[in-house]
Amino acid sequence: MGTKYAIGVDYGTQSGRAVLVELSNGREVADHVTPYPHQVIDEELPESGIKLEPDWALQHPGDYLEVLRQSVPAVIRQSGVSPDDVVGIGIDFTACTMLPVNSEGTPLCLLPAYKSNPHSWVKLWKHHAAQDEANRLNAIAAERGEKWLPRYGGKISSEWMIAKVWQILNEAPEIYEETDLFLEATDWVIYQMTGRFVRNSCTAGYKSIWHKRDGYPSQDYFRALDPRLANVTETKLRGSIVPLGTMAGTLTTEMAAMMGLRESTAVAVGNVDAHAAVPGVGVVTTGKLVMAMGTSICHMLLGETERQVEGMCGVVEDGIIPGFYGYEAGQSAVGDIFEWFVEEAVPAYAKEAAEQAGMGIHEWLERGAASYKPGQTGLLALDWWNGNRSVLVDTDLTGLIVGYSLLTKPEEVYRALLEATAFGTRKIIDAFRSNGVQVEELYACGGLPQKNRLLMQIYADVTNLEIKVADSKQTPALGAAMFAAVAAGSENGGYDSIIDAAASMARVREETFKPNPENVAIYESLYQEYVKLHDYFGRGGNDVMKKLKNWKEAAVADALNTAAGSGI
Ligand SMILES: Nc1ncnc2c1ncn2[C@@H]1O[C@H](COP(=O)(O)OP(=O)(O)O)[C@@H](O)[C@H]1O
Ligand SMILES: O=C(CO)[C@H](O)[C@H](O)COP(=O)(O)O
Repeated sequence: MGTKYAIGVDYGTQSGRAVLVELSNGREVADHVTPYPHQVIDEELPESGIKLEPDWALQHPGDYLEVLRQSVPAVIRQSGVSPDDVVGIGIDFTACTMLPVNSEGTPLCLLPAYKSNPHSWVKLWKHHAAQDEANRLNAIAAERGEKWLPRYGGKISSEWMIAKVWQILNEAPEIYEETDLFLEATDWVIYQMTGRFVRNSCTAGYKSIWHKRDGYPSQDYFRALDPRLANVTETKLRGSIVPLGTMAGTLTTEMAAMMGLRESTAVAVGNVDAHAAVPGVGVVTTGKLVMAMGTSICHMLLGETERQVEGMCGVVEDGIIPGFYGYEAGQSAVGDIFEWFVEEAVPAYAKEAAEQAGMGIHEWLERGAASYKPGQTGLLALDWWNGNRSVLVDTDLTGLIVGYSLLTKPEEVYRALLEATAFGTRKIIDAFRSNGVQVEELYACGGLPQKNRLLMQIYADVTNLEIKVADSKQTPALGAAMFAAVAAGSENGGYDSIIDAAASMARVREETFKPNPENVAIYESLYQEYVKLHDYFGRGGNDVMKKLKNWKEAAVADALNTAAGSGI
């Protein structure tokens, strides 16, 4: 049959990347990154300049097609592989990244009538402005004793689909009315590629409260939220929901021409970035926690039984690998916290010193931070710069650092921030274990393990677990290519199951990060203090973070109204 290939496209928060992979061994032959031209839209809308309120995060759907237009032909060119030998293409995406479309599948934000309305745009996973809706839908679900609620750790996040849909209905009923379908961006891109609309069971299960046997929550539940939502699952969330690895279709004539591929190329149904990463690192059995570490962290784990674990994003049967219960937990900001620090809080002298040393600012701070022992900075931080996804599921929580003095140095704060994110991960591991879900090994993938060795060592020390690191720069894209190989099938040079594909295509590096017993002991004490702060500020001991946020929101809304009134 000759050598066959598949392409995986990973849609991250800031860019999309395509990887062309050899199917027999998982060799990554070529890769290419396309930064999103409109980036994350969190201050004002393109063209109209309409200002956005705090906690908004939008994207431009055209940017996703730009990734296909640029990165797919680029990997074909670089590799010299014939498109005849590319048997499949798959994608993975951030989630829940959702958008409203009309009956032709056109995003409402691309229509002149709606483009000045922020609610017509793609709401990115980290759009956190639907927290009020999330609070109400959780309270009503708890009151009614909805049996699906424990599967989501007792709380649905404002990042997920139903809270975002309800926010649109509340704040822009005209957009809700005009919407034919609310789609995950991953399903929309597949729809554009194939001309066929299908939903994937992964995003439906984790982000839209859908269950393989029970379907969506009942009409009565949605009616209890808001009578206008009673039929939402049969109308705007309708569509067939198919398992991961299913072939959604083949490429349309236009898409094949745009990407330089054959129309016959099999297209796998959409997937989620973190979920695709699990087979991407070769994990197809229980007890191995996969950390997809980048802007945020997603923690993915397979189990043989369905357990209720506090603050999980969800446990979904077959949600990651068929035959297992897939657990997902996460931290809404990790790399994003470090980025905030280097962009907003590092003094000029540190940036100059980094430049003089010929180093990036992250690398300079990492070198400085590595010269401290655990506990030596005198600082302890809570990692809630973008809220808390697990285990508290509360996007209204904010960041905190304790222990500043007049002598505190930027590299000490950097270290405290790295440590805070590791403590957040430890809290999640503890939640799994205390509910009977085993965590025996850690696997890391994503951008951070390649960028920051100190961070990885701190994670090993704080968790007291050895960490294996993916031997791929683009693990989710590799995983997406594996699902593409499954969609193509073994008769075309692909695979019959994702387990077979992972066995041949996934790799981890030989070098691992091993816990240092001396550091483990000190971090154990620091972690106990982290837990006290976590519970005090996160479980109602002191609501100061929420009060501050409310005052801020009121002041911003006031300023926006004043500006609108004066025509500024
Ligand atoms: N040397 C570094 N140490 C720690 N974080 C870094 C470093 N360089 C970049 N970052 C952070 O990595 C994040 C991007 O991660 P990456 O995995 O590449 O992207 P994505 O999350 O979009 O998939 C950014 O938030 C950035 O601040
Ligand atoms: O919640 C998710 C997956 O379920 C998001 O996709 C994720 O948190 C964003 O990923 P990244 O930090 O890699 O951009």
